[in-house]
Amino acid sequence: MTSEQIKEHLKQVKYPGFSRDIVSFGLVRSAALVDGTAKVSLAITTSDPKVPLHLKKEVDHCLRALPGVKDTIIDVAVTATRAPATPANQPGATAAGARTIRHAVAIGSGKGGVGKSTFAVNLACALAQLLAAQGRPGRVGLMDCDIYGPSVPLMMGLDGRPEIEGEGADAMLVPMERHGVKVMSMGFLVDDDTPVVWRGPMIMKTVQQFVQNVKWGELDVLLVDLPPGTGDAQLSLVQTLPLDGAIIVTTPQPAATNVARKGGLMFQKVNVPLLGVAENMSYFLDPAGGQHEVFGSGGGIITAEKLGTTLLGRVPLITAIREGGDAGRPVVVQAPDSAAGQTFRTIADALLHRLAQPVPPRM
Ligand SMILES: Nc1ncnc2c1ncn2[C@@H]1O[C@H](COP(=O)(O)OP(=O)(O)OP(=O)(O)O)[C@@H](O)[C@H]1O
Repeated sequence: MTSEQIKEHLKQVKYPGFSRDIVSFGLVRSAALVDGTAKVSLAITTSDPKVPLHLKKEVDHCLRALPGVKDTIIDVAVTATRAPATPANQPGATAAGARTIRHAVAIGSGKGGVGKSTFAVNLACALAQLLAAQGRPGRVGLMDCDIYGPSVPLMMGLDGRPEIEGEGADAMLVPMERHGVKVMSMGFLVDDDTPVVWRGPMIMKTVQQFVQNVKWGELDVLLVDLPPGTGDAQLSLVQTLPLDGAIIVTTPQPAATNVARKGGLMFQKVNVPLLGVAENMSYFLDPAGGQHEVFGSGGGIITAEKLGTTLLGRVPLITAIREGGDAGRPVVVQAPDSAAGQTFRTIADALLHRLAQPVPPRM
């Protein structure tokens, strides 16, 4: 029996809590059958001690069902998701492997169109403003991993291609800088006209390379704008990145809470702590006066409660936010003292406080 045949058989073993199998996740390093003994080695990234034990048991069970297998040797190499120092091949690592990004925070949503990128862009600018005021300019990064529709370059008013430093395996992408934020986006690397027909494993490989080869320098916060949804691509990405926390963006319709909750559960399953929920398009701020809850109300707080986290803030639905995004000048830059600008600054402030607190222990 060949290695490929054994791997094909191991596709029956799902990663705990997910519908996807360990082979397509790329966790099976080697597989062989020697004199009736099936030898398999796995490499996984988790800080949950139950996961390697569970996988070992499942793989053993699966292998013993194969004809000719009398015994098994299963080796599981575990890398903790939250190592004290970031490995050298992770974002923000120096050549010596020391971590230069203090906090990497994902911005996710259960589905598209909730304003996740708008939120990420404004939050990044607001964080940059607050940190600059504390004497820490240039310490915020924004990484746009939305391969399906990267909108961060437009929203940040950035065009062109990032410079590359070094050559071959040492080549590093230099982030572009605008509004005090260092930005890297898949949008810088794919042509507008190129149809983005990516399959799961390709996304994983591309984004991994993309993430590992960015010269961020020293950052206090790196925000990672994820592709919308909770599918395999998002899950792979979340497992690949050394995240310190995640924020879920949702809209106020109570009906949106189920899908937003799925987004939150995805992070919890891979032991990324939730830092809070942000509700976008919460109410229409009528220029003639008054507020109208056009999309209903309660979605943000319900989602936060269901996920056991806090509501970081409610962002109004206003033309200035859309216009700021289209013009490459986010509302928090264009009109920092407007209601929307202040909301983003309050959320940024809350996030900085949250990040300064000790991280709750992982499951
Ligand atoms: N609070 C708001 N007020 C007015 N317009 C908004 C607001 N939030 C987002 N928008 C607008 O809604 C549109 C969608 O926003 P955005 O691209 O940020 O969504 P998204 O969730 O990132 O989408 P996807 O995940 O599908 O890429 C944009 O035109 C944006 O300007």
